[in-house]
Amino acid sequence: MTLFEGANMTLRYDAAGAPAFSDLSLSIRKGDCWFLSGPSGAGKTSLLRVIAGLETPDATRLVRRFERPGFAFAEPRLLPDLTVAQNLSLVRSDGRDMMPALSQLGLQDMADRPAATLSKGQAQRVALLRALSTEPDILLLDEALGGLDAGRWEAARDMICRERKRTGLAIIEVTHDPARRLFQGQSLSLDKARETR
Ligand SMILES: Nc1ncnc2c1ncn2[C@@H]1O[C@H](COP(=O)(O)OP(=O)(O)OP(=O)(O)O)[C@@H](O)[C@H]1O
Repeated sequence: MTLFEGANMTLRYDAAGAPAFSDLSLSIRKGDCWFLSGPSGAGKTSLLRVIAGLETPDATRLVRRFERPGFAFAEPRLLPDLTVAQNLSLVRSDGRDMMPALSQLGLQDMADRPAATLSKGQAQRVALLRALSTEPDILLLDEALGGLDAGRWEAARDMICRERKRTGLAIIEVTHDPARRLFQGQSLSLDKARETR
């Protein structure tokens, strides 16, 4: 099942300026794992924003067939005055106990802490839980796990793997460290806009 299809996409933030990216084509199916690479400024974040529906490019074809994108960024963007539990409650609609998931990511003692008091790596783990809490069809990770040490990164990867097996969500990942790719899936290089498997 195709979740997203964009053909010959070109995105301009400013009609007179250079495009953020041009003539890109990408098709994302349920369960896919895509790795987006390219130098700084090549348009990786912009492409994630297009996939999520936050930007609209010029394109010969543009189809989105999903309901819930989950987005996590390098900058966790939690609500600083709310506790970890409150940040998660804002997006969780199922009422499930959040402690098992917090424990899996080593956050069992953080539930009542204001988000402003967390380290970057702790906040990134909470932001990942928040993104997964919406039961997304597509998970968009923009340098989202860069602050984690090896053990925490593996725990985060295991959780994402389990969710993918459970729900079939597609994962689109941007990271500057190819050694920390979550999955060996498809890749799209934005400097040459070359698709490889
Ligand atoms: N909101 C915006 N308004 C105008 N130009 C923008 C905006 N966001 C990004 N750009 C421009 O679009 C181009 C692509 O930016 P983008 O952030 O998508 O690149 P990136 O590959 O994710 O970079 P990095 O690896 O440094 O995060 C850049 O030239 C950037 O300056």
